[in-house]
Amino acid sequence: MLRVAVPNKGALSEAAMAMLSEAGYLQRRDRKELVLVDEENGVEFFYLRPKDVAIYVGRGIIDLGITGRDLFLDAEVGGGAEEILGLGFGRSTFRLAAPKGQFSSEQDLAGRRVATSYDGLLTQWFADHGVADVEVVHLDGAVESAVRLGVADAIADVVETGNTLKAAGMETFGSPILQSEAVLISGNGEREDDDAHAPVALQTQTQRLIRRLQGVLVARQYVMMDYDIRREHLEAATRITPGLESPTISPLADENWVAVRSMVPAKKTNQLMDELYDLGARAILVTTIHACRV
Ligand SMILES: Nc1ncnc2c1ncn2[C@@H]1O[C@H](COP(=O)(O)OP(=O)(O)OP(=O)(O)O)[C@@H](O)[C@H]1O
Ligand SMILES: O=P(O)(O)OC[C@H]1O[C@H](OP(=O)(O)OP(=O)(O)O)[C@H](O)[C@@H]1O
Ligand SMILES: [Mg+2]
Repeated sequence: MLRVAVPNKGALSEAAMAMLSEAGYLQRRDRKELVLVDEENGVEFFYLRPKDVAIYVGRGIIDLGITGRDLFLDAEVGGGAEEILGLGFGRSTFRLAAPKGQFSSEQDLAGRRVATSYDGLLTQWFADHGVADVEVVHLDGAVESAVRLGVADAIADVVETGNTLKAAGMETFGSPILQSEAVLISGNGEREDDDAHAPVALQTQTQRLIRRLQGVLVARQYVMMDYDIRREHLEAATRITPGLESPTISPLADENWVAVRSMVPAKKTNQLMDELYDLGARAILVTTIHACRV
């Protein structure tokens, strides 16, 4: 069976389970469950600490995992583990911050102490950016208190709304370190246990899971747009709504008109409807996509 690691708590857990459910997989009902076997789909889900997901996948014990890009890079697992799909939730930026007015560039941190929960990621970033002699102080959480309490001169942490930093009287500075989101990661495809007797079956299950998650992403990001347009404006209209591959064009009883059906980015719905209307399109209808396979 394909083994998949899912965050058991924290910022990514609920959304990861919701996405897998939407993709047709069984998910645990009880927060205490550690493993859930989805017999029908041939997948075994393991609920693990978000930080540990990359370790299991990197060591070839679990085939696929959902974690944060920042957590994955921080774990520095190697072993051929890689990010294979961005999942569009759990977005955040990893940034340097300090009390207002203290620093303006990462170069100001040479010889200073910087507290973070992501020491692997940060140490590598300072090395890549040529900032020398930084002492990276590891803390498990509540990193925003580190400067006030005197254990560090600056911090590097996850910023989403920025409210936590603001409440601590701090501001971000320097270059953003990383744009993060939840990602699907995979190992090198060679699981190291007796159960991995059918690599072909595992590959098929892996491809199926990826396609299903891609389907959820598309269903969330796109809507279906239908409209009627006079033939002479069809070319201009399909430039506005080119669709994923190509729009569907159907004849209407009035042969001067055609019906067009096309997927469009959900965020652009109203802007596109305005443009189509101005071009002469009528009966413009928008429907959500429940599920899809692209
Ligand atoms: N507002 C947020 N706070 C924390 N993490 C977030 C936020 N938004 C997105 N994330 C992402 O969630 C992941 C961190 O998850 P999680 O909350 O489980 O870690 P943690 O804060 O170290 O755990 P915990 O607080 O339970 O000890 C990272 O990938 C991070 O980028
Ligand atoms: O920009 P914001 O929207 O304020 O979110 C970012 C904050 O949320 C997370 O903390 P969390 O609540 O997980 O506590 P922790 O620091 O103890 O992990 C993160 O570590 C930041 O502190
Ligand atoms: Mg946290």
